[in-house]
Amino acid sequence: MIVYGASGHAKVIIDLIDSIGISSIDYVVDDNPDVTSILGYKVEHKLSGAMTTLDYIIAIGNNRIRQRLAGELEQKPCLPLVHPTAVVSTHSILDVGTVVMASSSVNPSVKIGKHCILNTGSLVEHDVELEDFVHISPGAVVAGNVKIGTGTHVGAGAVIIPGVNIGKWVTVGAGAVIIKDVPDNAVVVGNPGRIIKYNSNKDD
Ligand SMILES: CC(=O)SCCNC(=O)CCNC(=O)[C@H](O)C(C)(C)COP(=O)(O)OP(=O)(O)OC[C@H]1O[C@@H](n2cnc3c(N)ncnc32)[C@H](O)[C@@H]1OP(=O)(O)O
Repeated sequence: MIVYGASGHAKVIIDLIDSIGISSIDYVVDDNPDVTSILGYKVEHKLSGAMTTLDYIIAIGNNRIRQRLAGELEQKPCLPLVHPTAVVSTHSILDVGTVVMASSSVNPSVKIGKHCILNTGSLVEHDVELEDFVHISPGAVVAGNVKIGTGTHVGAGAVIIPGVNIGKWVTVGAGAVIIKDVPDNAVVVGNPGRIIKYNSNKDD
């Protein structure tokens, strides 16, 4: 497997893969020439022919960059990666390239798209639907029947109450409590959540 990215988020993904114990990291690739190693793995800066047959995980936390890279790569994304301490219902579906970090839970009848991140200690309740490239940050709680659109980032410790629809490319601030629907691109903070601005469609 190729791990794309050698940042802090990549450390957590490499640790997850090592925890599964399948020792399947062949290469770590990052375009920053200053980064030469990560958690004992050498970092490559260019793709070679041998790499093009391997499946990959994108270990980059930024949702837009993850989406762009997934569109560019011709190899196959890996199957979902689930930390051994995470609990994922056998009645839920995770799509390719998605990672479920340590101590997270996914309850039944959940549908999670491609290249999502369910970060450490997050909780995704029954009947939730997450589209592609969503990031649920550490400790966030997504209650039952919530829907979250493509590319949305739910900040650390945020809570989304049951049945709420959250649009695409939304940012939910750390610690926010979301009690009603949120439109596309909104940035919402506080308890109860209020819109403070709208995201542009840049990488950062
Ligand atoms: C493993 C990991 O680390 S995963 C990473 C997890 N990351 C996160 O959880 C980060 C989530 N990000 C945030 O909460 C950010 O503060 C954002 C995205 C909501 C806003 O960031 P910015 O766009 O830089 O906004 P900025 O800092 O200028 O704040 C704008 C206003 O919102 C307020 N605000 C910002 N964040 C929050 C928040 N989480 N809760 C309440 N108010 C907030 C600020 O106090 C400020 O208010 P003011 O205008 O009255 O002074």
